[in-house]
Amino acid sequence: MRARVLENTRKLVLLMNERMALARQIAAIKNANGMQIRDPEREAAVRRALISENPLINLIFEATIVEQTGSPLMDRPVEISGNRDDLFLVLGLFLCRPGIEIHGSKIPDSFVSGCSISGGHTVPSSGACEDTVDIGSGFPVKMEENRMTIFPDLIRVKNRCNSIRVIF
Ligand SMILES: C=C(O[C@@H]1C=C(C(=O)O)C=C[C@H]1O)C(=O)O
Repeated sequence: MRARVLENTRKLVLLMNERMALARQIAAIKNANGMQIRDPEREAAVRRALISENPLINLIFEATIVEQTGSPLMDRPVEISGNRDDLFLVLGLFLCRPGIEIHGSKIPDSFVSGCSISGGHTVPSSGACEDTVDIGSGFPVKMEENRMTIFPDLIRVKNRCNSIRVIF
């Protein structure tokens, strides 16, 4: 079983490197022709082909696209599909960074995991925070039944604040 999981991991790495190399070649052709690197219609077509219920795959796809423009900043909303636990895991990964404190009550376990993977930590309290993200408000993160949309403003909050209250 371990040999198989290792082999699977090697294939994933090869495929991901191949995908990124292809996308960089396309980006170089676009650059040479004075075209925009990002193409929202094409991205939508790729997302339709992806049809993945695995939010980590969706996240990797979004991350590889952002990587091509050479910008660490998200310039448009990112949509992630998956079940509630997976979405909260990804939200924790996105919203947190080393040293950040997330305050809140009824924090989902999967969010706690995502937050700690990103180097942050959660505080089950209502102490003073620098900003608030209300999950129910629809902005800067919109939670639906099996889908979540993260708007670039969420990343701005994350970069600006060391403590954030999240209303789950
Ligand atoms: C690779 C391309 O460029 C960008 C990257 C994409 C991708 O990684 O799938 C899709 C569309 C573009 O935003 C392309 O236009 O095909």
